[in-house]
Amino acid sequence: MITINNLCFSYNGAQPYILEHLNLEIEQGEYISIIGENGSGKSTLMRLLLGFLKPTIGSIVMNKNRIGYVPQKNDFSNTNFPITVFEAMNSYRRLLKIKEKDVILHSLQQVGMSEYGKSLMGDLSGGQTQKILIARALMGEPDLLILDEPSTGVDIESQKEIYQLLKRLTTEKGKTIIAVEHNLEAVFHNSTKIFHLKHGSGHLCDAQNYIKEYVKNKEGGEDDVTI
Ligand SMILES: Nc1ncnc2c1ncn2[C@@H]1O[C@H](COP(=O)(O)OP(=O)(O)OP(=O)(O)O)[C@@H](O)[C@H]1O
Repeated sequence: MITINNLCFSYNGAQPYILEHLNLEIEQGEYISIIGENGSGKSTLMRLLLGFLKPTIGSIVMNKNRIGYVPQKNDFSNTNFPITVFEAMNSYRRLLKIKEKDVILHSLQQVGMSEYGKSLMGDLSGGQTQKILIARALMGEPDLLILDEPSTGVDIESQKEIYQLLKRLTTEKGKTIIAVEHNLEAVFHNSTKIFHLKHGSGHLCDAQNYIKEYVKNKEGGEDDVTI
């Protein structure tokens, strides 16, 4: 579904590159977590996948191009600018040029938030806001969902619900998920594959193998896979 070939990137053409000679193949229906230390280039890779940035060298080829983006919670819920869930969803529907208003209810149902259309965004909890952001991204029926740290500012119970929802979207709807993550537990429990960025480089690992390596290194006192 996505092929990254020899991708190198720096913001102003300066050397060394932030991302160096990355190669990866992502199949439809996979759940990929991108992990790495602060400043390792996770957000940069995400911006490249979203098409906001262009590779300095190499290419990113997608054979399906409907992408839903779930940003970190932002001033979307700013209480100084009161807006209901329905209004927020409706303005995004217009942006996506979707004619049918039914898509709003359908997307809210998918995230279990159909009762909240009239609620003010500013009154929602962190977890509820995150679900609305996911519902908003689902309106365009994306093949690929890209999420930026979906558990940030979300309580533990809602985190569980959100990750269950994301997993269901891959197993039941065949969507591909790529999430930039700091939440190691979520990474281990939900991903099919893990991409660990380190010194501008990395490769896609099967999640189970990665966990075994992680435990082995921890037991050996190595700090090699901390994120
Ligand atoms: N717009 C920009 N212009 C120039 N350099 C940038 C820009 N954005 C990020 N960088 C630099 O690129 C490098 C990678 O940053 P990036 O934000 O992609 O890392 P990250 O892994 O997402 O970090 P974090 O976990 O802290 O969010 C850092 O050295 C950062 O300072």
